[in-house]
Amino acid sequence: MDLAEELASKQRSISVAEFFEKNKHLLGFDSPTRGVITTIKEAVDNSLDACEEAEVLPDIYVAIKRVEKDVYRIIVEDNGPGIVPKQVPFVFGKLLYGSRFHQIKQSRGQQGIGISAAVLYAQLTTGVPAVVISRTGHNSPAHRFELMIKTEDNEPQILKEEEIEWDRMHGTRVEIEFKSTLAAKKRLVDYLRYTAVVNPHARVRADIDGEKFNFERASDETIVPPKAIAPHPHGIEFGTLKRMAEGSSLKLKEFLIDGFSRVGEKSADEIIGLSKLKADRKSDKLSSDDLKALLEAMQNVQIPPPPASVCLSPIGEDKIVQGLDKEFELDFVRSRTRKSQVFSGHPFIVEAAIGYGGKLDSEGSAQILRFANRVPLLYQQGACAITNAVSDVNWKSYGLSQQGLPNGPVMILVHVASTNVPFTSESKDAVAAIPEIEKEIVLVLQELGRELKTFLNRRDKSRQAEERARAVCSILPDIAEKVSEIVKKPVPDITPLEGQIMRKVVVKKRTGNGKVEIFVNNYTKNPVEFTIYNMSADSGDDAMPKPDFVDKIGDEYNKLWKVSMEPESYWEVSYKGSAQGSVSIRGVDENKLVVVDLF
Ligand SMILES: Nc1ncnc2c1ncn2[C@@H]1O[C@H](COP(=O)(O)OP(=O)(O)OP(=O)(O)O)[C@@H](O)[C@H]1O
Repeated sequence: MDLAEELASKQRSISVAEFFEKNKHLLGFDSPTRGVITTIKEAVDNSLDACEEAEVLPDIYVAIKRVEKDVYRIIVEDNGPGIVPKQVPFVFGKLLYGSRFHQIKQSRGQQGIGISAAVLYAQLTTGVPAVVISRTGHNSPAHRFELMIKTEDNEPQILKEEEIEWDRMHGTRVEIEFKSTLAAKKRLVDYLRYTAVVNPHARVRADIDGEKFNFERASDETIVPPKAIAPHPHGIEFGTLKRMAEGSSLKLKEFLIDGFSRVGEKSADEIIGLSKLKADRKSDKLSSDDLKALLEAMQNVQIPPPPASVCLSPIGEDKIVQGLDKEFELDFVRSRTRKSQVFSGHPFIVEAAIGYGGKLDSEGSAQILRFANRVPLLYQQGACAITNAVSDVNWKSYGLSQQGLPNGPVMILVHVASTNVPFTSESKDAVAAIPEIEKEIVLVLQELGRELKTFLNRRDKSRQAEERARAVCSILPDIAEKVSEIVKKPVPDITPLEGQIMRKVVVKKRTGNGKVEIFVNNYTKNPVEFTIYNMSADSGDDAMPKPDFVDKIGDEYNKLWKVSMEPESYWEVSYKGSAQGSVSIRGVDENKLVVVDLF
C-alpha cells in the first residue's frame, strides 16, 4: 500500500463533541477548578437569558455540594420559562444547538455550546449523567431527564425520562457532577457578586459547600428584552449574502428592503444602481459574480447604523451606580452610557463606571471589572481590549498614580454590549482588540476621569478646611473652661459651636471599656442618617443593642447597620465580648457628616 492509500484509510470525519472533548480548554474547561466556574457561568447565563426573554424577574439558585472527596455536584435552578420536553435532550446533550446563534440581538449566550460542554466535561470526568428538570407552566407537568452526550455522533442519549412533581410553576434546574476542587471559591463568589451588579433585577442565592450567599435584587424592574434585527448591509459577508439570496424568492429590491436592517427604498435604489444589476432580478437567480457586485455596492452606500435601541440592552447609568453602591459602598461613583456605535456592521454600546474609596483596597492597582453583554469576564484580563483601553488612559492627569493600570482605591467597570461581542476565543474570556470599541472605552473613561478629578480636588480642599476646623475645635474645651473660670459661670456646652465651626453635622464616637458612644450634634434640625459597618466583628449580633433607630441592612458577612439619630442624641453601645471589632462610621453624604474621635 502506498502512503496516500494508507493515509486515506485513516481519514474519517470528527464529531464536534469529539473535537471539544479533546480541546476542552477552548471552551473554558482547562482545569477542574476552572470547570466549576465555567459550568456555573454557562448555566447562570442561560437562566438570565431565559428570564429576560420571558420578562420575569430572575430568581436563581446556585449550589455546589461535595459528593465525594474530589467530586462536586453543581446545581443551577431558575424561574425562567422552562424548556419544552422534546427540546431538553438537544439543549443539554448536543453541542452547537441553541436558539441564539442565528439571532442578531444582545444575549449572553451566542454559540449554543455552553451548557452541553459542561455536560460533556462531567461525563468525561465522572461518567455521571446530567439531571435536568424543566417545567413550562402550571398546566404542564415537570419533566426530569437523565442525559449524556454520545460523543461519536454528538447526539443526546436519554438514560431516563419521567414526569415528576415540582414546586416551581415554571423554570429549569440542571445538576451536573464532576471531579473538581473548590480552589476558586473566591472567584466564584466574585462572579456571583459581579453578576448581581450588572443584573440589578436578578436575585441570586448560593450555597457553596454549605456557605450561604444572598445577592438581593437592587431593582424590581424587568429588562425590556432586546429584539432581533435583520443583518446590516455593512456587516454582511459573502457566504451569508449568498445563503440569504438563495433562500429568497423576492425580487432584488424587495430582497434588500426586506432582508436587511435600515435599507429603505432610497438605499435599495442606490445599492442596485452601484451594483449595475436590475431591480427586478429574482434574488435566488443571482450568480456569484452578481452577488460579489451587490456586496461591493452595499459597502459603498451610506446607510444609517443598525437600530441599537431595539437590539441592545445597556444596563443604564443609574442601575450601574445602584449595583456598585450596594456591593461596595463607595465614597464616589459615577457611570456613563455612551451612544451606540458600529464595528463591521455590528452595533455596540460601551458603558463604564468609576468608583473610589469605600471598601476598596487602597494598595495596589485598580480593580477592573469587565463585562460583555452583562456577563462578568473573569479570565485573561491581560489579553482583553478593555484592560488595554484602561491602560491607554492617562490617569495621572485625573489625580491617580499609574503603572499601566491606575493605582489606589479605584474600581473601573466597563461593559461592552453588542449583537456580536468579538471575543478572542470560544471560552468568551476577553474582548478582541477592535479599534472602534477600544476608542469608545478610552473616551468614556476620560469623561469619568474628569469627574473623579473634580471629586478628589474637592475632597482635598474640604479635608484641609476640616483639619483647620478640627484644630480650632480641639482647643475650644480649654478656652470654654478658662473663660468660665474668669467670668465665674458654669462651663457651657460647646457642641453647638463645634457644629457651626465645622459647618457640618458631627457624629462623635468615643470608646470606653468595651463601649462605643455615638453622639450627634445639633448643627442640623433633622435626624442624621449614617451607616456603621463591621460592628463587633467577633462578638456576634447579640452584642448589638437594637434601638428603634438602628436597622440591620447587611448580612452575616457584611455587618452593616443603618442608623438614624435625632440631633443631640446619644447612643451608647456596649459589647458583650471584647471590643476588638473595628467600628467605623460612614456618612451617607460625606460632605455633610464628619466623624470625630475615630479609633
Ligand atoms: N435555563 C434555561 N431556560 C430556558 N432555555 C434554556 C436554558 N438553558 C438553555 N436554554 C436554551 O438552550 C440553548 C442552548 O444553550 P447553550 O448554553 O448550549 O448555548 P447558548 O447559551 O445559546 O450559547 P453559548 O454557547 O454562547 O453559551 C439556549 O440557546 C436556550 O435556547
